[in-house]
Amino acid sequence: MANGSPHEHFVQKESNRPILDAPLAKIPVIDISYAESNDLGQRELEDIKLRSALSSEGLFHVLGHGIQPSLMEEVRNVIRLFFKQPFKEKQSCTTSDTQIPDFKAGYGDDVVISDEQTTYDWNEKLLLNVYPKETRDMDVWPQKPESFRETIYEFNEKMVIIADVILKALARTLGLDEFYFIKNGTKGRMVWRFNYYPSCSTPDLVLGMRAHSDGSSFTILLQDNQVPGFQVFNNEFGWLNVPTLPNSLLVVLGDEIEIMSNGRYKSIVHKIVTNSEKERISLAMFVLSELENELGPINELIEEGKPSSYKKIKVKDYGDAFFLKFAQGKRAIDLMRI
Ligand SMILES: O=C(O)CCC(=O)C(=O)O
Ligand SMILES: [Fe+2]
Repeated sequence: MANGSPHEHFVQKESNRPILDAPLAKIPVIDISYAESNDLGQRELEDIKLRSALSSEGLFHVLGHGIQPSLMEEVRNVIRLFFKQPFKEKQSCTTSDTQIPDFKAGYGDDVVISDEQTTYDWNEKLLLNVYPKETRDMDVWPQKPESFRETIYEFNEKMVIIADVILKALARTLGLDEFYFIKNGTKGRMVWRFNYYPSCSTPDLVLGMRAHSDGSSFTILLQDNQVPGFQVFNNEFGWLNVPTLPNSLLVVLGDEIEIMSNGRYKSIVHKIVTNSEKERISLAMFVLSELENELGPINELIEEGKPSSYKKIKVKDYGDAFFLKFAQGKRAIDLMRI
């Protein structure tokens, strides 16, 4: 994709075009270091704050994660270096399978095929299975920049730990045993999506990424440290700009947790807007259940007066439905509500 003015395939129909100067969202900040503290009183208090963030906004900035800012910067650096390479080099990170919807691991872009028109998002992506190790398809992992793989391995080790800390806190806020999600394979896989949004001369006409919710239980986002672009949909206020917060990670609730929590928590709808001057990068790390698991409301969260609000489905089938709906600019979770 060339920088500059968009080909007509990138131009969104009017109702989808973004409001660039949308109001700023107030995003809760959680210092996650509390979650492993031995001070149970403090832990309980902070869990209450977390529960409130999860049931209202559905996303929060994480600080106190213990990751060196230099490692976060190194990850951003290898992402930039990867996408800055010539197309041919990036193209070598694709599988030969070119079906649409093509959500195989590797390098590519996103197209929305609806009844009315075909529209491309203003992004390039690299999708990699990162965790567990056995899922890695090294054929599509970049060989350049040279430090790419080592940097991602190191960052993955940190993310696996943070994902567990968040899963335990999530379980506590739902009144479940804190190991509930860990024991049940909720972190069965982690799929990472590296995003690159070139600058665009007409950011009011295009979208960096269409409105969607993630298919994960939650997503940990490493965002560009300077260029905002993430917008969240708020039921009361409509689309809001999410500000960047230095050295933070952004955690976003996805469809799996909405279903498992029987709707106590909601997956959040978000999209990405582009910038006329600056390019933007991000890394979305999706925490996903084991493919063979059954996805459905957790028994303990189905009560009298609050019956099951979602159907049950095999995780693998939900993944297939998710990608199909994403390619149509729709949400798979709409199929799941009873
Ligand atoms: O670019 C971002 O900040 C988020 C991208 C995103 O929503 C995704 O990859 O699912
Ligand atoms: Fe997303």
